[in-house]
Amino acid sequence: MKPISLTRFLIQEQHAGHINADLRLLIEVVARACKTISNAIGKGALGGVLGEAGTGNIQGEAQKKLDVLSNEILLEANEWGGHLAGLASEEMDHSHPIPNAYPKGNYLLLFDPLDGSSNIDVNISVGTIFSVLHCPDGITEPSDEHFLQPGTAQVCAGYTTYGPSTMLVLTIGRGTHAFTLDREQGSFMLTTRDIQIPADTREFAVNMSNQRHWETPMQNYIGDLLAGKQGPRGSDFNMRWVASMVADVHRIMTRGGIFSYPLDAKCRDKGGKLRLMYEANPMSFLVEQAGGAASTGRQRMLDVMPTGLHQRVPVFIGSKNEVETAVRYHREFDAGQ
Ligand SMILES: O=P(O)(O)OC[C@H]1O[C@](O)(COP(=O)(O)O)[C@@H](O)[C@@H]1O
Ligand SMILES: [Mg+2]
Ligand SMILES: [Mg+2]
Repeated sequence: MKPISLTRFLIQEQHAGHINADLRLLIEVVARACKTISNAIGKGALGGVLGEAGTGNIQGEAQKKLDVLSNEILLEANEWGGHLAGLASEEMDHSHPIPNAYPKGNYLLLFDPLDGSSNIDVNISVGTIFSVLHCPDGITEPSDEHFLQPGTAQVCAGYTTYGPSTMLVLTIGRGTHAFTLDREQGSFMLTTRDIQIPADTREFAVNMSNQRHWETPMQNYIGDLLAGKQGPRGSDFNMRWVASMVADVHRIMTRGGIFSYPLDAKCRDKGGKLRLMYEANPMSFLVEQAGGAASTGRQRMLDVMPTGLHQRVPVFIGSKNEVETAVRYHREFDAGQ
């Protein structure tokens, strides 16, 4: 049977009363912007989009040309969309209220416009991550504080992975669904409804070069995975690390696994490496909706009460039983066992 388009999927969800017209159109605008980003990435060196932008972002990170371009594409598309009260981006110091001259809506959009920037110049998968919240009642000019809602408040989240094919993975809180971009038609087509992440796994993703900086429970957890069949886990584990969270999480969506970016001595002062509002929360919503789990190691990710727009957190995400195992190592260590 021919797969249905994202547009048709969203209209069906609206007719079923699961989303309103505003959210449907907002998702369409984001998907359209992702197609534009996909085209720019696809041109590679021919499009003049590779390399450094020569600027830095609020995180103190050097921006790539594609970081800046993707941010501009998402900003421009959504400013005019008429469904938002404001937006916030990993690449911008502060949130951006929709100007009064433009049509406005009641949603807040947050995004990591280009995730996995270090992979752009080597032609490895990168992505876009986004999250949608309600604008608090009575607020017409939202500022940073209005975005500080826990992950449980998200009404929609998604990512696009720009790989051998471009895919959009989406949740509106009723399962997680994958759409593949039909490049000839220019439409995202539903290719997997209701993704189910296997609860158990024998595959982990972590940047092992940070091992010596990790705290003890993480050392113990990974040590036991590496010990394989002879160790306490009684199984050999495989390792993968793309260094694009989107690509690593997409692999987990497809065949299970655990992804972690734990606290380490280098990022401890910042609270972690990955961003709560642009990376951890939307990915956690998507993974939970696919039957997986997500934690900081000490708390369910979606329950974290944010204190800053660019807040960072430790991340353990993926197959439910494996995330619970990693959390148990932290709990037992904290309890002195
Ligand atoms: O370079 P490291 O330490 O392996 O970190 C890789 C991680 O950093 C990130 O690239 C951060 O994302 P950005 O490219 O949006 O800054 C994640 O996608 C990835 O998992
Ligand atoms: Mg990122
Ligand atoms: Mg980024």
